[in-house]
Amino acid sequence: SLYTDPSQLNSTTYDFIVVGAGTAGNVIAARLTENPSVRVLVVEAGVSDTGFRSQDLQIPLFAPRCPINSPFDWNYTTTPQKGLNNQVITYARGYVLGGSSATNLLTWTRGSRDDYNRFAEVIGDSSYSWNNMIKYFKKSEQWVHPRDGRDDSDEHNPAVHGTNGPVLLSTGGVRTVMDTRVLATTQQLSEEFPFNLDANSGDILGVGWLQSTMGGGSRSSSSTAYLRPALSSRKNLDVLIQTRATKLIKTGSSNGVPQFRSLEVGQTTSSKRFTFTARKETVLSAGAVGSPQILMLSGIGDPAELSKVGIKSTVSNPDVGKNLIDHPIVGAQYILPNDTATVDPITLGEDPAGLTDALAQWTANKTGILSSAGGNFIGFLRVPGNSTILKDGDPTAGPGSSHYELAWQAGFASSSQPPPTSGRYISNIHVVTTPTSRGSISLNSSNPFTSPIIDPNFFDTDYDLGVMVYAIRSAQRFIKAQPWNGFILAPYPDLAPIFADNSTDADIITYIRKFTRTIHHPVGTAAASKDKGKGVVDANLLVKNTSGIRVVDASVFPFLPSVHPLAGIYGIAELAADKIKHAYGI
Ligand SMILES: Cc1cc2nc3c(=O)[nH]c(=O)nc-3n(C[C@H](O)[C@H](O)[C@H](O)COP(=O)(O)OP(=O)(O)OC[C@H]3O[C@@H](n4cnc5c(N)ncnc54)[C@H](O)[C@@H]3O)c2cc1C
Repeated sequence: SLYTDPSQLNSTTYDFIVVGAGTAGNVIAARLTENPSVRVLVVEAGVSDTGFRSQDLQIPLFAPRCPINSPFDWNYTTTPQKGLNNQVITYARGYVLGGSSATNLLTWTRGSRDDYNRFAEVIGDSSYSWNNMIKYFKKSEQWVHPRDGRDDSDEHNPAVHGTNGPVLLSTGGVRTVMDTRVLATTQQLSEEFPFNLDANSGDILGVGWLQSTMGGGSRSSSSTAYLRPALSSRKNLDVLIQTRATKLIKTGSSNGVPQFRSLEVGQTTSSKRFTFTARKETVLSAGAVGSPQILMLSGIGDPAELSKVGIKSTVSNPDVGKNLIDHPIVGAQYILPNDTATVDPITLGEDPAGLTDALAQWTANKTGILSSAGGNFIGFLRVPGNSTILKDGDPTAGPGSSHYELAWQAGFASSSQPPPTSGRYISNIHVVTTPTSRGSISLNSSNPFTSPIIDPNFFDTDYDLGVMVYAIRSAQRFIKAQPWNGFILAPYPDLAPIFADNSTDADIITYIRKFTRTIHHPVGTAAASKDKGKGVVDANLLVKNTSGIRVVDASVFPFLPSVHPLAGIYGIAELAADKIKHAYGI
């Protein structure tokens, strides 16, 4: 059942406790409760995904509403970012059933073969290799056709996709005015931008149709796909929302290491605390910010840092909260003639009647412009091998991984500029996909209701900045190609200095430092490692030098896959669920 108050639960002991009903947590909860004799409690800090404003979570085009000043988000901010002129930036994380899978921008990219083969190498376990992970990727997903009913056979390769997994997946709900131009550019500039039928085949390089977590015109989240179906049909699953895990409690020792069998939870700073006990183990799936925070609140971390906030160390591990890796993103926008069909009249608020009509259409049959995520193409690309950007070596996992991403939106899109109130636009984004900067999550206070200190440390390295400059120049080559002639009126005013043919690297760097934000892909803060003195979890994702705690979420990734991480997190959660079942013979 679903509970909103810890005092309502009939039981304080479960086989497993899962902390966080997010992307990974819901996979674990749903897979473990397939066995009716296994009792699972899920504790989620955030709110329900039904009721108040739930259309914002469901409607693909409304996705950008979810993370900004939102009841569905933790509304975190970062430390001043020295690489961004000391700006403090927002740092979105889902605070709702489904976690960030319920609030994100729906992009579905697994990563490259090389990305996963490097995981297997660093973690010391071949189950993380591409050849093994492919079965978990397929297990998590179900290809469905785009909502407008068009033939999508030239938009993906069905052979690489799952057909009956929980997460629904499709290409965009409607075609856009950009589509034929993007496709023509991949033909005319095929050397730099080759067409790739399906980047989820393990071969990510090139430009192809964007695949998104939506089916039947609505978002598919880990809640709609995994948690809700389990909750409505199983008696062995309890979900407690609006309740925060405040710390793990040491309950003894096992095989010479501290054992943590109990979890303390609470609803506000001053509210009563409750304790739940896991007969087998607690799985932390609180995400790349939440999981290291809970470990540190429990005394598992760098003893010197913990003592600064008055926490006594129980397990010394200086790597907890370190190795934060995130993707920096910067956008570019172009002005179009006012009669061009883009999503702007609806998203910029210029056409309230059009929005009312679109909502009526979506409510009636889940079709129309709202069933689209706004863009239909994405590309993963590499800088040339002889570029000076790579003078200190190539940090990618291998020649099949990307240095940068370009993607296109049929409308105004920016996470750093105030949106205009009228006009028609297209946008493209640039992302450094294999960044070498490393940041951290650390505690501000021993109070679990105080936000941790989040420092993604963007552009700490010349390489990251160099790749972003290269990505911007590459995107300009794309948009200045012949298929776009006569389509664009002008670059957006902020972009004008770098759109000019004689723009300098300094002009581009000025733009980057002013407008770069996060694309919300933090990983690595409780990284898996085969090395004894390194990382936070082992190959089975068990917290090193402890008993009774596993971490399954974005924190355990030792590197970012050189794409968006969501599909990879689902895949690794499916693998982890199998590992847990195997460990307990369930
Ligand atoms: C705005 C946004 C856009 C994004 N766009 C994309 C995209 O298009 N494609 C893509 O691949 N990736 C995208 N991402 C990233 C992707 O969604 C995340 O990497 C992924 O969902 C993280 O999964 P997770 O299981 O690690 O954490 P989450 O899904 O964030 O789940 C963690 C859960 O734990 C809960 N929690 C945290 N602390 C506690 C606590 N103390 N007690 C109880 N519960 C707690 C949280 O409320 C949350 O529900 C985006 C992320 C955001 C925020």
